[in-house]
Amino acid sequence: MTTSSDRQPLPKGTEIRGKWNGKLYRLDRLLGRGSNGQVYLASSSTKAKFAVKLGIESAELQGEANILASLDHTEKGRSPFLLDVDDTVLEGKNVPFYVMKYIPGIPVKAYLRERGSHWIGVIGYRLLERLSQLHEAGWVFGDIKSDNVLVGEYGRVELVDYGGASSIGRSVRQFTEIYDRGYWSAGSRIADPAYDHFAVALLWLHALEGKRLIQLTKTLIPQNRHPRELMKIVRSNSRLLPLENWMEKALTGRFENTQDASKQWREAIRVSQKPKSPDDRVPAWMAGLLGAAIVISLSITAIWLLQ
Ligand SMILES: Nc1ncnc2c1ncn2[C@@H]1O[C@H](COP(=O)(O)OP(=O)(O)OP(=O)(O)O)[C@@H](O)[C@H]1O
Repeated sequence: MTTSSDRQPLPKGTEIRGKWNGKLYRLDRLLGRGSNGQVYLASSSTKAKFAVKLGIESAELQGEANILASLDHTEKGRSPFLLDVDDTVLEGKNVPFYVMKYIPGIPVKAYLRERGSHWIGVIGYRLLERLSQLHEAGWVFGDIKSDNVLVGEYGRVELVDYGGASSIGRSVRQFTEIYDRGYWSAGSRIADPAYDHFAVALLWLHALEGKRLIQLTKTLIPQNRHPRELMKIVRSNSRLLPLENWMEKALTGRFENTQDASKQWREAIRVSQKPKSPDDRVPAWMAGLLGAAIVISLSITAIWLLQ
């Protein structure tokens, strides 16, 4: 059997033309590969950028495209994600593909490593706000993991791989074992917003304590996989400790809804950033100096501009 990972990436500049819609796309580079296809950055004659997923199994790919179409339909307020669905012929073979909005950005784990873990506050809030829209439209994302949460400039967050989304109340279609609440004996695999809250908590554990998390999965026997084991890691990490309450609620499914999870996240971040002891506070004389420096620099800029 051929899987997408067996396939060599197509060379830069490969052109694919849709058999039915006739649109032409020029492949630029491989963005990533999944179990049932490869995703390329591509451009059209207008130079606009797209993400094109070329599949192996047309039924699988069609299923993903149907979900994307249905999401675009239920979430009318945002720009469409699915842009084209077609077949092409490559090396004499029929290859199904679909075209999506291109999401620039890097996986959240890499972003926090490069820019610093203090970005967790903003990124977490934006992720929960995006999930809240999705949940209100009746969908659960399901496969939340670092590769599917892309972060762009200034901590802008977008989800990719909506092909794994499930309607609320159905079985979760696609998940990654270590992010799955069923794996951690913390609930079922029936899609509800709490399923995504749990995976968001695992996202932070994976991003900030990846090694210990993986080690835990290797050493715990299945009967002992439990949120309390995850909470031990949370309590021993200085960035996660102030979010202890939030993490516990996410791991045990105790938020009323995603708006509640988002509100409580914001509050936990706000409290964690408050100076705790008098020693942490900026002394009045230093604040005064800083204020004076800002006034002076603003005045200098104003004078310079008016010259
Ligand atoms: N619209 C997009 N814009 C930018 N990058 C994308 C886009 N869609 C997918 N990618 C990149 O391609 C990778 C592969 O995407 P794909 O949808 O095949 O899913 P996957 O989650 O990696 O695999 P699987 O669905 O088999 O678990 C993603 O992890 C992401 O890095």
